Amino acid sequence: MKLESRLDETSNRQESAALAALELTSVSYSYGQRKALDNVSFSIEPSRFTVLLGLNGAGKTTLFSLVSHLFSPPAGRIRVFGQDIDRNPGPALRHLGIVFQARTLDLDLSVRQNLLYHASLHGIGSRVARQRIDELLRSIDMSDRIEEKVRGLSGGQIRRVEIVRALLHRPSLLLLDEATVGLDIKSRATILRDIRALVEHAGISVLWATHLIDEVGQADQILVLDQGKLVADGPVSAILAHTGTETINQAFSKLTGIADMNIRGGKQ
Ligand SMILES: Nc1ncnc2c1ncn2[C@@H]1O[C@H](COP(=O)(O)OP(=O)(O)OP(=O)(O)O)[C@@H](O)[C@H]1O
Repeated sequence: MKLESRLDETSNRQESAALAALELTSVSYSYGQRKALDNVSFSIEPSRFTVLLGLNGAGKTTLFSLVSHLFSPPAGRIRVFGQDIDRNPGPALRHLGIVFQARTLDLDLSVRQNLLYHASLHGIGSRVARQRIDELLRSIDMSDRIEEKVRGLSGGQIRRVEIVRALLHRPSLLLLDEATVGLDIKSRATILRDIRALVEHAGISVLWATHLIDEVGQADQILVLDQGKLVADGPVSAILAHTGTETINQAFSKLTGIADMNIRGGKQ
């Protein structure tokens, strides 16, 4: 797939190169009495693949909901390429592409209808939208499925259409929440490879939330979230050195105080 080759004209990314892609400062969030995020601060450099690693319930989806302005944090500040998500939601959200954990395509509409609808929500004119949809689908070898109802696609194909949808407005920062959940090993590898290529070749910044340790690459930046608290932030090599461990699996166990997990995150 050559998604990256379709995306390198974006003006968003050029103007944003010098700013942090995402910056959280002292962000907390509670559901009633339950604290889901506790004083979380970090900054993501542009054009990096950053893994947000945490077990189920660690707070990853809550963090994505705050960054995408679905909720407002009662405490703290969130900036996307320098734009405060609360004060300037429009400019901040224009930088963002999001693939949520839950499937959100309309199963009874075709691939093209779903994508055109999303493009119109972003104010992309029909001619440009059709052109981008054609190019992006071609790049993932799905041109022949464009008129098909989403209901007829496999889980992996639906995920890839959702990624195309998130890229239509040419965001600078792509958030993916457990994007490979429920997919077979081949689909997982393809999606991960394609997203990494977007970072490498098109300069997109990616925040990849997962509980699967084997999705972390040796050159990645990682943020480890444990019960709402950020317990590690940095390149894999620095986290291994800091924890005195040899593998990210061991480091994760040490940081979160859980017994050793199997490499596919068997304990959740
Ligand atoms: N709508 C809600 N109402 C009450 N508590 C919630 C709600 N959503 C999440 N929580 C709680 O907040 C905490 C963080 O949940 P969150 O969904 O953000 O974690 P997560 O890391 O995304 O986990 P998962 O991968 O299972 O979705 C958990 O304790 C969860 O039970």
